[in-house]
Amino acid sequence: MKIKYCGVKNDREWKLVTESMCDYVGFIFTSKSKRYVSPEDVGKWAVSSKKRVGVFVNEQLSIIEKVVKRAKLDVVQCHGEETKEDLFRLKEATGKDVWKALPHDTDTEENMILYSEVVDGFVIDTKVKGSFGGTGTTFDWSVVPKYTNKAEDLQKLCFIAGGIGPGNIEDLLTYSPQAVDISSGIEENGKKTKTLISELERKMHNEI
Ligand SMILES: O=C(O)c1ccccc1N[C@@H]1O[C@H](COP(=O)(O)O)[C@@H](O)[C@H]1O
Repeated sequence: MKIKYCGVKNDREWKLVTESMCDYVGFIFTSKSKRYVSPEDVGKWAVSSKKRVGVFVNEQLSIIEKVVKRAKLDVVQCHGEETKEDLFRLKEATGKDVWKALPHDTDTEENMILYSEVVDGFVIDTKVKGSFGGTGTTFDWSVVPKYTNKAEDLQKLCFIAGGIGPGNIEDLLTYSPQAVDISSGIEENGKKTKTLISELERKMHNEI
């Protein structure tokens, strides 16, 4: 199972995740988020075995292109209302893997098929009115196998996101997700903590 820790904002958190079991580290590049980090700061952190994912919400292509270079990103995650055409242009321009975040809803599977022509992966997140992500809210995980199977049919990665943490990871693992994306669940008072990361990884390790 692949693990992504998202919303890393400073040197301390970067060090914590580089020492963790995660495969991907995510950075939030929308200034509206409390987890915003500058591309210049991310660019200062040495490239490692962890793939670097930039999270954007309805951002202009020219800006994403600059951030990809400055922050040395491997993957662009679009977490807004970007169209299939936007993502096609983005992939052409950056040459990077592109993931589309989709809210869990009645049309999610339909959207997976639609976007599958242009993206490399999906992040299925909880739908919360007035917010694009990082809400710490879960959805009904009984649908996880349906999303995972669909992504496998389409030969794409499929992350499950939204409110995952040490307190509920064992429950989620019973639905065999292919990959998990975690932000608030490893934070205490808005800061990533070693205690929560270790507890989460211990529980994941017992189950994998
Ligand atoms: O974290 C944010 O502030 C954020 C802002 C805008 C779009 C996405 C954001 N975070 C992503 O949301 C999911 C779930 O996060 P959580 O575990 O529920 O806190 C994850 O992909 C975050 O990267």
